[in-house]
Amino acid sequence: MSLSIALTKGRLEKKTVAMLEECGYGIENLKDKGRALVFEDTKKDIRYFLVKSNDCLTYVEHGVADLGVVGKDTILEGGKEYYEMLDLEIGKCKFIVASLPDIDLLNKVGHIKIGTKYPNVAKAYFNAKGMDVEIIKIDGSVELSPILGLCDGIVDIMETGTTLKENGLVVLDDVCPISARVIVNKASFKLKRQEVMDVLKDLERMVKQNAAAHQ
Ligand SMILES: Nc1ncnc2c1ncn2[C@@H]1O[C@H](COP(=O)(O)OP(=O)(O)OP(=O)(O)O)[C@@H](O)[C@H]1O
Ligand SMILES: O=P(O)(O)OC[C@H]1O[C@H](OP(=O)(O)OP(=O)(O)O)[C@H](O)[C@@H]1O
Repeated sequence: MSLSIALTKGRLEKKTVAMLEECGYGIENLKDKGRALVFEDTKKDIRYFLVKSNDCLTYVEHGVADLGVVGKDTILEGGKEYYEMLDLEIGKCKFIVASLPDIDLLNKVGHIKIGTKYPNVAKAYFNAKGMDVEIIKIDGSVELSPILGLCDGIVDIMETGTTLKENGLVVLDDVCPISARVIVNKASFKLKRQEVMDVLKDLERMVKQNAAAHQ
């Protein structure tokens, strides 16, 4: 296979596969996949594999995948040994700071505790504010952590805002927007430049087409 592409499974999967289909790629097997994790394109010389978001960075960094599709949240939290080439403008959400309504978290003097799945992002945010922060790593259902008294607030992803609302938390600040990005292995960008550029151009065309359709 000339190119390998690591796709983040889960929330980004369906939209990414739809974009590849719009590009005219042969991804029928990815649409009807069962429990399989590796797929060959039926039209192009491309192999796809489905991985967890953090592993997408790892496979691309190690050159096992030439390209990867992964959320900006994972990029901001994880390693940097790849090129970030294209915003696919899917999987849109944002990083927010939230807490219970009665806590004036961002004006609190002294030590605060923050629960999050994204310790590096959270630390950078509060350090930039010069606040004395302790980060507590949580693996899921982050909204529970201030309710149960584990921490004073959270840094997490918000999409519709439903999870925060239904758990009585309020947004105190937006940290930054998030969307899915295409990342490229550094060596692949040199050694397989033409093939990599062809995929990037196809996807970029779809991004523009989708943006025009939504205007
Ligand atoms: N509401 C949302 N919550 C979380 N991620 C979202 C949301 N909307 C879009 N995303 C994007 O989808 C990516 C994959 O999220 P997903 O929840 O499928 O996997 P995960 O973060 O590895 O969690 P899990 O352990 O539940 O599988 C995220 O990294 C983010 O870029
Ligand atoms: O604003 P909303 O549309 O409600 O979406 C945001 C929620 O989705 C994510 O959690 P996820 O569903 O991935 O589960 P998790 O708690 O296991 O990470 C995120 O961590 C929020 O909890």
